[in-house]
Amino acid sequence: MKAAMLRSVLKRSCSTTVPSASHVMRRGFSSESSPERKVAVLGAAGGIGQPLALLMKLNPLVSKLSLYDIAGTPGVAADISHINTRSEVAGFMGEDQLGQALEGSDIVIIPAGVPRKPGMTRDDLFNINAGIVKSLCTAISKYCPNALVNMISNPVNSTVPIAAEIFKKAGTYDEKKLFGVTTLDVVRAKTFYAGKAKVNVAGVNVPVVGGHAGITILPLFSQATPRANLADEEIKALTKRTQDGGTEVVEAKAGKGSATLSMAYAGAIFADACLKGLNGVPDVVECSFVQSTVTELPFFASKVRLGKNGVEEVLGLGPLSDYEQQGLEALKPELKSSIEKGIKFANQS
Ligand SMILES: NC(=O)C1=CN([C@@H]2O[C@H](COP(=O)(O)OP(=O)(O)OC[C@H]3O[C@@H](n4cnc5c(N)ncnc54)[C@H](O)[C@@H]3O)[C@@H](O)[C@H]2O)C=CC1
Ligand SMILES: O=C([O-])CC(=O)C(=O)O
Repeated sequence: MKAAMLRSVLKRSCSTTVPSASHVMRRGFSSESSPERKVAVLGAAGGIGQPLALLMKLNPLVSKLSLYDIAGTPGVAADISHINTRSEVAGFMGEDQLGQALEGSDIVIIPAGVPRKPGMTRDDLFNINAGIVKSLCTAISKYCPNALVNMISNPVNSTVPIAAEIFKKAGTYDEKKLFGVTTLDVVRAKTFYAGKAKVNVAGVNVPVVGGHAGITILPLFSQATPRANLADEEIKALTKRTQDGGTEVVEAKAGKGSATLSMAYAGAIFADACLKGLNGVPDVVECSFVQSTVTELPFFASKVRLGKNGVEEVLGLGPLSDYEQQGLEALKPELKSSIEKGIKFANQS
């Protein structure tokens, strides 16, 4: 799988600028035209980590791929390192190798932590994952304080505020460089909308705003393109399915974890957008859960323009339908309390 195939994979879902195949080949495989970029994946031996590491190995914008986990990384790294693409792969295992894994990273992607089982909410993961995220972010502030951080570990509505507080305490916080990865919500909204509207999914765009849990996930189908005349009941059903997408997978996996493959795809799309932004590609826009003034809440997911320093601009919500406006008001109390829970944890422990 070389650049042309990767490009077609990325083009299917990405709302970002997608260069031509020859451009990707030039930018991706020539170290003269494409800058050196180190990407670290923390939790790289896990259900998301492994396919995500594979997809990052296929990304020609990556020159070094650093795979870290508390167990299992030597095997994953050896396996992936045989793939004949640009990046050099190194595996790191255990806390004493975390510094080496992180040093020099441009982007750190974090899918470390426990996943849900049926009957659990994402918030039920807080007790274990908050501590994991805290220790990983403490190391990031020490070893690669300028890296863009792509937070996948749940509950994202709390883990992103935890990361922000840890970075603040270390004096390294830059709000432009911290992202909660909500791309899977966008991927799902696009897929479900295309199915209902009977349009080609490759051309669909749907912004998803708010947060990443239940009703805090707010897809804006009134802004979906191409436009389709869906009935109110159909929009409600699409909204509910997008909000419950994670639970749909958790139940189907029946105790064997949550979304891993679609999440790896979404994580790779988002990291690719960050890399393009760092490399100066113009008009790279993705939805992400970031520090925000779009609402009164300190963190909020909306469209974000990515640039050489991370967030270049947090874009507004645009016109909302009455239904979306109600959804926005309804999500605020839950999102606020999840954000506050994260901030409190980081400052207590
Ligand atoms: N943001 C999103 O849209 C999504 C987030 N998730 C979340 O991603 C997380 C990971 O999910 P899976 O990969 O399915 O779980 P998994 O259990 O398959 O893998 C997690 C990996 O993290 C590793 N790990 C645990 N503690 C660590 C530490 N201190 N440092 C480094 N690695 C550590 C484990 O060894 C394991 O390999 C979960 O919290 C899940 O809820 C899952 C799907 C979508
Ligand atoms: O539902 C979960 O626990 C995992 C997740 O965040 C998702 O699939 O959106």
